[in-house]
Amino acid sequence: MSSILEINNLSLSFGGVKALQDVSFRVPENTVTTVIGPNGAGKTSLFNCISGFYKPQQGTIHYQGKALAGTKPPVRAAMGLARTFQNIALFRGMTVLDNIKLGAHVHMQSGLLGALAYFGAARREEMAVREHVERHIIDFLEIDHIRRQPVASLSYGLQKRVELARALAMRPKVLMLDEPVAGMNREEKEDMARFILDIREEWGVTVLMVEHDMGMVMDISDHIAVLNFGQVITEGPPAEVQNNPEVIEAYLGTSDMDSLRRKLNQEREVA
Ligand SMILES: Nc1ncnc2c1ncn2[C@@H]1O[C@H](COP(=O)(O)OP(=O)(O)OP(=O)(O)O)[C@@H](O)[C@H]1O
Repeated sequence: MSSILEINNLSLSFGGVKALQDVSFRVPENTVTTVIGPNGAGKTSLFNCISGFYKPQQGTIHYQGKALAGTKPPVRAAMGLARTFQNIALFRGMTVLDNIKLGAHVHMQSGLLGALAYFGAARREEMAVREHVERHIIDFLEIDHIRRQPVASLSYGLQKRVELARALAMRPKVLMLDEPVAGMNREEKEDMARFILDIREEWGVTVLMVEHDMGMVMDISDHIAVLNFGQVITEGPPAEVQNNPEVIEAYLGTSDMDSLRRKLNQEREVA
């Protein structure tokens, strides 16, 4: 299977803190790939390097075979790398629809030259595509009934769904989700898991996710990379990762398989 993202030997430090050390892993195309690891392992730092907010001191990131070094975050977004954030980053006073429209904005040209080249037929075509995409996303995520409501008035689970809608409006090839089910109740988690699987299957989008909910991670991931203290300790399919003693030790502080199973079951029950 070909890789849509390739991370090679990435290192990032903040003063004396080594957030990422020689991190290498692949994101196979059209998979749900998940990065797991204990708090502080470097997962968000890795996301920030991929989306261009942090500049690693060493290493390379290739997206569709192209090196991303020096490419600014908005350009990466326009190239098809969209993301959501650990803490919801929406415009709370604006309506759901306006927030989604902002996502589509990454495809609009900016600057005088861009604007000059961008009116007439091309602009009309872009607007038609945007409207079509927005309609499709609203139907797909079942948020038609709230499209005129301000985001601040919505439940947490719905706000997370609107954030997902905005990221989809960027027409991504890789959708990066930072803790998509954190803080959700069981029903909201199940909805989100179903949407993520459909985004991969029906939309052909590769999903790269950071998530702590192990039940969900094991259920919907095709491929998992495990970070610990800024290093990848293993990567592979869920069944393999789940049985790796080093992972169990790092992630749960025990290499006892029975307690891992108990913990996974408990999480499923609580969820
Ligand atoms: N902007 C920053 N300035 C200084 N240190 C940082 C910064 N961002 C991250 N770090 C440090 O880098 C290390 C990795 O943090 P990171 O947030 O990437 O971990 P994480 O795996 O996402 O954790 P969590 O699961 O708690 O979100 C931590 O020691 C953290 O304190």
